[in-house]
Amino acid sequence: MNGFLRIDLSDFDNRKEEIAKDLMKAASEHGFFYVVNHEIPVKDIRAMFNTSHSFFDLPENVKENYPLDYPRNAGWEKVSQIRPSTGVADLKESIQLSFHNASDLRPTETEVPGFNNTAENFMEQCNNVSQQLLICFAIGLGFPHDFFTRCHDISQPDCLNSLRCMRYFEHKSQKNQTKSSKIGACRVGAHNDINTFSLLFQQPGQDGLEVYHDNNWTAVTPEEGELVCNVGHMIVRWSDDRLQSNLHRVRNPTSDEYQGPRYALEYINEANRSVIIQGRTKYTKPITAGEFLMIAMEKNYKAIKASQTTNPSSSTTTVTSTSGETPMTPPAMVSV
Ligand SMILES: O=C(O)CCC(=O)C(=O)O
Ligand SMILES: [Fe+2]
Repeated sequence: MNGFLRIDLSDFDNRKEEIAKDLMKAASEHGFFYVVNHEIPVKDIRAMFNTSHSFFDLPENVKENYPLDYPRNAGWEKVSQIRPSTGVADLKESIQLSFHNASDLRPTETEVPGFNNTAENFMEQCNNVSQQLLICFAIGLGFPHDFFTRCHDISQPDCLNSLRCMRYFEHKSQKNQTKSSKIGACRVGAHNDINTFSLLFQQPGQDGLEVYHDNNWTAVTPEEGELVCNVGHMIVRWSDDRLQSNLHRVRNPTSDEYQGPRYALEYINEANRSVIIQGRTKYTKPITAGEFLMIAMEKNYKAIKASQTTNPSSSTTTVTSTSGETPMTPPAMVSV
């Protein structure tokens, strides 16, 4: 047991104010917390993991038909998400699913039967949980109750919310490691997220997610059916720094741990592109979510350039957003 709080969503309609209080404490002290008694059944979480396994098991030349399309925030990538903290790519492949205009960037019914139905059902359920958290964030921060839910509206064409399914490579296998994924690198290098918040799902026995807290890397290991939520920079700005976005990473397994592939699911809440993200005391300059992401990308670009100067063996030269911004130079991605 670590210090991360458990946010209990049971009896939501009658307990919003109490949940909002707990949420504010969790999000301002740690920026990471567990969510329990949410309404996503374990069987649906397992079904989403299983269908993502089937997608990743497709031959590479099939997955290549769905290349990550940055402006549409959707598609498949492999070893191309670069973290400025390390200057190297995550040791993983991922497929990102968005709500609008990207059905051509998902496997067909023949390739992975049931994939689209399962994913759509799961994304809707993740969105419902997210909306409850957004209502409580609005209550806790003193905004109108529907303020954040209107800013993260999946019915709008400029919605940036998405589901990212990830498969980290088997640890012993070196064959997937390219020049930009140095052996020994973390599965995911230390970073903060730039979005509003994410819901993270892990499979039992596939640990590795760690948060930097009290000068230590602390494991975040939920029980089956629980999920992990982490706060990102967008809501930190809205909160004028009352909330905290914490540094986290996914470490490689140690020699006595399971060495096989690790799967994870991440439902990313990101404000609709045209929404203004503005605090009330400190960050009063109005900027849109689209501009906010562009600024984050530019910072990352500088961080990567700086890391290349000190680490000439790094082959990372390109930066785009994880959130659908037009890439400066495709094809690699960067997250803070
Ligand atoms: O795989 C995980 O558990 C976390 C991944 C993550 O932090 C990210 O993609 O931003
Ligand atoms: Fe992250």
